[in-house]
Amino acid sequence: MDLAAEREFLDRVKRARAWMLDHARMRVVTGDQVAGDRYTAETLGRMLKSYVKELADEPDGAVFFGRLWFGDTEDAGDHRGQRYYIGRRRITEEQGPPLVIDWRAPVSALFYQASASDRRGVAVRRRYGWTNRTPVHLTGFEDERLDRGEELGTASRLLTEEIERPRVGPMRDIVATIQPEQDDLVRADLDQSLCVQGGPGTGKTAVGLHRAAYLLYAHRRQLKRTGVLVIGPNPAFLAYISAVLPALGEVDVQQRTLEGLLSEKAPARVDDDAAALVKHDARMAEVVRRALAGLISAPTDGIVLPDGSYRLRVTAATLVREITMVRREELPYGVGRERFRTRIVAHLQRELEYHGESPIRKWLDKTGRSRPVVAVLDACWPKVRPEQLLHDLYADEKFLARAADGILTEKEQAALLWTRPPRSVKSAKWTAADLVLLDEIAGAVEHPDGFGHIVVDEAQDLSPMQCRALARRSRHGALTVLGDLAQGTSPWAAADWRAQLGHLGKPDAPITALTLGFRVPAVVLSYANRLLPLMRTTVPIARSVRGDGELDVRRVADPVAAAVDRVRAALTREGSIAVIAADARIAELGAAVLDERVTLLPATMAKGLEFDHVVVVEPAEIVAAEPRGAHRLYVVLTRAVTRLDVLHSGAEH
Ligand SMILES: Nc1ncnc2c1ncn2[C@@H]1O[C@H](COP(=O)(O)OP(=O)(O)OP(=O)(O)O)[C@@H](O)[C@H]1O
Repeated sequence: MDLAAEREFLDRVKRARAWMLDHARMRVVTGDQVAGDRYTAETLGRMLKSYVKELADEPDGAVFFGRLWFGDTEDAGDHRGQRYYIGRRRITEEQGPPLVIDWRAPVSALFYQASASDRRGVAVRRRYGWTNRTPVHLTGFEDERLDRGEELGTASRLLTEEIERPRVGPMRDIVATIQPEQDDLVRADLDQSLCVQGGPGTGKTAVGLHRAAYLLYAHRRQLKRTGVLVIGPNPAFLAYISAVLPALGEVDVQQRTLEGLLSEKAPARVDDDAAALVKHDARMAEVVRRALAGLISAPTDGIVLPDGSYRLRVTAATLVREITMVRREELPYGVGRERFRTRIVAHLQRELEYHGESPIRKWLDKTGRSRPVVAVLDACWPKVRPEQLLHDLYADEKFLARAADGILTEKEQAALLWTRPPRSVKSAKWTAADLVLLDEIAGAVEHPDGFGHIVVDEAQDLSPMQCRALARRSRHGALTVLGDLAQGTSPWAAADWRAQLGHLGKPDAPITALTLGFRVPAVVLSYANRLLPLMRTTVPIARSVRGDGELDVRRVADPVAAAVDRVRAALTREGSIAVIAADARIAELGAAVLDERVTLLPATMAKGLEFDHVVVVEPAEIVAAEPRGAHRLYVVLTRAVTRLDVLHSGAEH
């Protein structure tokens, strides 16, 4: 089939797509009138409207990117002799089989997975090339005759063009060129937690996002109910990746930073290093547990409840026995309190029955809320407000010691204590670590709502306590954990994945390494990889599929003037540009790089981002700025898609 015939088919697909859009729009109009009650009509209307919006928003053109020919052979199974087009979305005409199949459909897996040595019935795989700018045009195709042993792998011209394309605007999807080892991860089962250790630019983020889209396709009903969450390291990163899932037709995924997930409020204060280290330590979970357990106490008196002409009683000894039994169940604190209440009421009920009465439901509710019962509950198993408890731990040395002795050293406890306690709980200023601890307390009181699936990016940087916040939310769902130990920059960065997975509540999740780099050109990656021996972590070393790219390392007298110069040169070429320097140097560079195509980026904000041309100013300052400075520099150097300039005034580089 030649290009002219392909273009003819393309016109037919476009017509079908236009029909689908018209049809969906019509259903929006009639749906409002047809549906039974108002609620159904509104829900249906909303669903249809968002479907129409998705369809209408899609780039008008690249409606398919691949094609499969199945041979007339047995291993083709049900697909024997069939041909399929594969695209971002299924496209159908009014009748008949679909013209284009969704990339997530089972048969589409073969587009990514079939190889000359393991054809699985596929005779020919075709990839299509499209122009970059909208409206897009079909420019050509590339065939692999797997049945004749032809296989391009990463040598594919279209794959190369795709990964070498300048980065303008937000991150794009990679559906057309997902690699087999990436596809294995994308299509893993819903209940399968995964951990992906991948060097810079190996596609971890891309894999995580495509996995979310795949799971929503394969388990839509279940995940619509339970929800899918993507956690990223900072708002700039989230903004960069935010368009990928909508482009794949998935608009219902929450994409958040962990901080944003845990609290609507931003931290109001910054911890000193010593306090932050203790607060993020896994032992704090035990301190919280002990603090809560310490609130539970034995009653001194029993209960006497006047009820009509009776006085119903529960003795103090019975209450003590009940508390002991409930504690043994190890329920969340708040659930335990309710269980204790139910048990007290059950005793009172028995008392009443002893008098020949049979209480009704309303009596049980009323008794549970009666003053004598609530008084015992409040005294022996008091309600907890996380802010109050944390306030008390930081403000009251003795209370903290009761919870933390034997767990935290005296010095560590001292680091937690407030030097100037706030006047009230309300006026307390919480730090980022406090927000995590408040969540730990809230989670120990009552389990939070979870998600059906959580994708966690840059997971190497999470503290044990942050991990626990995600573990709590994935008790009934799986996790996709993505990261690179070499890019760990937080003071509590993980040194090994198995321990990190333990904190995340998925200790047995398999760990897979991705080592093929798609972002950073080989010259740049091997330059950055020279930092690896300076790090305490060992990771599989990534190599780049990209033979292009430029690296320019220069000693200069005035790095700021040199940066201006390099930016001016960069502006003559296509693509995004970033100037990255130690945070303290950013202000000085501010005036130097005023152009909308240029992003001036503090080193601490670079994680997860990518730019065609990166100018790094004074790398030694980036290393010196923080304890894990070498890791930070590794992140910074590996943001470059095509060109990297390194400007330094020091001696050796
Ligand atoms: N199979 C692929 N085909 C085309 N492009 C790809 C492929 N895999 C990854 N890429 C591209 O490579 C770049 C790096 O991918 P991504 O950001 O997902 O990597 P990462 O492993 O998360 O990197 P880092 O750890 O450095 O942040 C992105 O631009 C992505 O679109």
